[in-house]
Amino acid sequence: KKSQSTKLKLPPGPRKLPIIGNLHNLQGLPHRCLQNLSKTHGPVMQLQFGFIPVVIVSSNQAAEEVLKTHDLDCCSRPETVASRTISYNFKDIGFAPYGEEWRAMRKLAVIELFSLKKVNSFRYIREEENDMLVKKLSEASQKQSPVNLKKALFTLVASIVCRLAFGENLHESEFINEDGMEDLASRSEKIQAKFCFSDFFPGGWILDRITGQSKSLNGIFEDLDRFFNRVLDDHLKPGRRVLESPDVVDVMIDMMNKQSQDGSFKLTTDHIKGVISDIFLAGVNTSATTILWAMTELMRSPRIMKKVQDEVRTVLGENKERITEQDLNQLNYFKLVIKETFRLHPAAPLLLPRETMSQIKIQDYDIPEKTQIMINVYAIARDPDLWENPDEFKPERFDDSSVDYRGLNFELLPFGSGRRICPGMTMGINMVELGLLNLLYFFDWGLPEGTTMKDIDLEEDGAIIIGKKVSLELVPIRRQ
Ligand code: HEM
Repeated sequence: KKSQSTKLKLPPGPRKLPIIGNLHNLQGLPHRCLQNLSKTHGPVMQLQFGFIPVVIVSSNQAAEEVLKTHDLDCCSRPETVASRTISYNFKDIGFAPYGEEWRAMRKLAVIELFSLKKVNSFRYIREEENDMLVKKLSEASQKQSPVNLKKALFTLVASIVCRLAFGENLHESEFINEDGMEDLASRSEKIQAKFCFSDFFPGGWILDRITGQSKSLNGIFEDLDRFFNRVLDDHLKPGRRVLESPDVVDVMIDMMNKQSQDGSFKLTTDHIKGVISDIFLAGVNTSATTILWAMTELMRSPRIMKKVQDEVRTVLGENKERITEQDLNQLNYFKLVIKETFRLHPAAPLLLPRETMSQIKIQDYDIPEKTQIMINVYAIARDPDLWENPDEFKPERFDDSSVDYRGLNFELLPFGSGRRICPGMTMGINMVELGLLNLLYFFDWGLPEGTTMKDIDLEEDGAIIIGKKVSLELVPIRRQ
């Protein structure tokens, strides 16, 4: 291997240790630690995690080369024990390697499951769930009691996603409630974060057995699988009444029943569970976390909070009883606040890892086949060469700027770009916009007694999806 790689011009990187490679360099949250390393080794840097070569990209130009010029060569996903488990052996969209099955599933998602038409047809669910949150916050306002905003926003998004994807109303469901949902989401997160020796070292499965890693991974997965089975059984019950707008599981079951026998791709119940699992992992925490970060930054900056609330209340008028998604069309500064939140706090700061399917060149370096590529969109969005005072929350930086976050501008990529771009982007943006608008229109926000603005920190936590470590406790004050 070594003699082959000496002929190639490989990217620079920190010194590797025998066997573990650069695993010892990963201390703290990976996106931050890789951002620091790239300051020394450059925007295209190679590390070795155990025996696995990984290239980290931290500039917009290099990201464009990966995600645009070489999109097809780089759009597979590396296989890990955890991703194989949680995706039902890669029967999903997010972790499946590139191939016919992934293409069929992705097409299904984009055209049927998360299409604009589908997202629009479920507008009433988003509006109803937001109304419910406003009601709860109004009650807290009357009592002047603080609210755990992390929990409240998680419940909001989880309720929307559950109704839309599984037809399950969290407030009335017989088999899952809000706490159960939170528990399941944290379990899925835990599976993703599982370190398995076999991902990095040949024969590592022996260590996984000895250390109990395999057992604990399977234990968490069994709980998730039990829930997914209940969702499926519920949908397969004879005589089930499908509502006017069938949910994601209804659509997939219908397709499974109608598919012809001769096609090469067969939709199975494992595919349905794989997609449910994706929705769990990718759909809930991402949107809830983004709204929480927006509120955190606004609380830390009273000038911006006032400016955005003035806009929202002037444009929408004083006496609205209910916010609808049409109200979003008229707001300008509000949208800049969201854009700035996506810049400073991308929910998946390293996107999902990709894997090269052939040898390519990035910034004149040779990247061999089967190399993992991680795009550090967090580092790019804070690159001082691209952004003035990059760590400052300043929505005005986007005044008169055409830079957007939908995958065409490589300096701002919270949803990724190219063939693997987030297929739930429209749904995610809608949930974030409507959620934040309700919080800003109906309420002023105060701090609990004994705390000051300085107590609001920006500490992060998580595995692939990075959120705010400590919740935000605020007192809602309902506007009369
Ligand atoms: C604010 C909300 C959201 C953010 C910031 C977000 C972000 C992302 C990112 C960064 C990726 C990886 C893209 C890449 O590898 O290049 C991704 C993939 C994905 N997201 Fe989202 N997402 C959000 C909401 C959603 C929602 C609501 C759903 C579905 C209900 C969803 C479903 C998916 C799926 C299935 C993938 C895998 C795509 C593939 O590998 O082909 N996401 N998302």
